[in-house]
Amino acid sequence: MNKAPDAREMSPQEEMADVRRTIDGLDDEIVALFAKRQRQIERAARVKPLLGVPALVQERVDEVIARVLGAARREGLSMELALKLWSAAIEWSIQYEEKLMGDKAPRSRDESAEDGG
Ligand SMILES: C=C(O[C@@H]1C=C(C(=O)O)C=C[C@H]1O)C(=O)O
Repeated sequence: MNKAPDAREMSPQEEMADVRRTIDGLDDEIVALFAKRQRQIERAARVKPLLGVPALVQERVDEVIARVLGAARREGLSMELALKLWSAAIEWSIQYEEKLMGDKAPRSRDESAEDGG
């Protein structure tokens, strides 16, 4: 592809500044998306007590991780990074749900099994 007539190569300094500007813009978008995700965790914390569903639903955690790893592979994102990021986000989200639900939090199936049901 031909470059625009006034286009010129960036100096390494200009290119590094451009890299950092681009990262800052992407980080703002990622923060906005994670904030939207957090709003959905807050919805889950409101509805789960009505359904008797605990904060931790392991089958759903496994499904989310599998979906994200598939998306990471398709998009060229390191699967190692995706696994670290989503494992941390999901672990935090479960603790946050538990905190928001407080006394209304249904106990997980594992905990109920420990005292015989
Ligand atoms: C949002 C939920 O609660 C937890 C948080 C999840 C997440 O952050 O994606 C996934 C599974 C849950 O244990 C859910 O059960 O769907």
